[in-house]
Amino acid sequence: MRPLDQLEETIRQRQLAGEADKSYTARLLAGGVAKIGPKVIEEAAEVVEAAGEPGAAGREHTIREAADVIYHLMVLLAVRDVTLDEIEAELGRRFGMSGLEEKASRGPSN
Ligand SMILES: N=c1c2ncn([C@@H]3O[C@H](COP(=O)(O)OP(=O)(O)OP(=O)(O)O)[C@@H](O)[C@H]3O)c2ncn1[C@@H]1O[C@H](COP(=O)(O)O)[C@@H](O)[C@H]1O
Repeated sequence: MRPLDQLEETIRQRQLAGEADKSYTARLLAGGVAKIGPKVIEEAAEVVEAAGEPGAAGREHTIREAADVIYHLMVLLAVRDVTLDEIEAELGRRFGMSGLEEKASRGPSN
């Protein structure tokens, strides 16, 4: 199983088991979008900062911060019952369409 799939499965288990006293994931889940949303924003800012750091140390820091972003984003997605398969399907749908075409095809509010 890919680590991303394994992580999705772990998050799903935490959703079922609760146990916010023992699990950071369960604690986040219990707080819903209001709790996880700011963490995603915080971690996103940290990966951008890390990506600006020079050299191999900055690169390694970027990897760690990116993992934090992905973990917190996956917890956020779990709250809305959105799966990795659905994200992959959405990304797959975009193949063959340039980013600029996609932008032009959007409505005014997206
Ligand atoms: N991948 C992760 C993961 N990445 C980051 N984190 C946690 O995310 C937190 C982010 O760091 P911060 O310094 O911003 O957090 P903090 O200040 O402690 O947290 P806040 O009080 O600000 O919310 C840290 O506590 C990290 O341990 C993670 N916690 C869990 N996982 C995965 O989820 C699994 C289940 O974890 P539990 O649910 O805790 O058992 C783990 O085995 C991992 O595979």
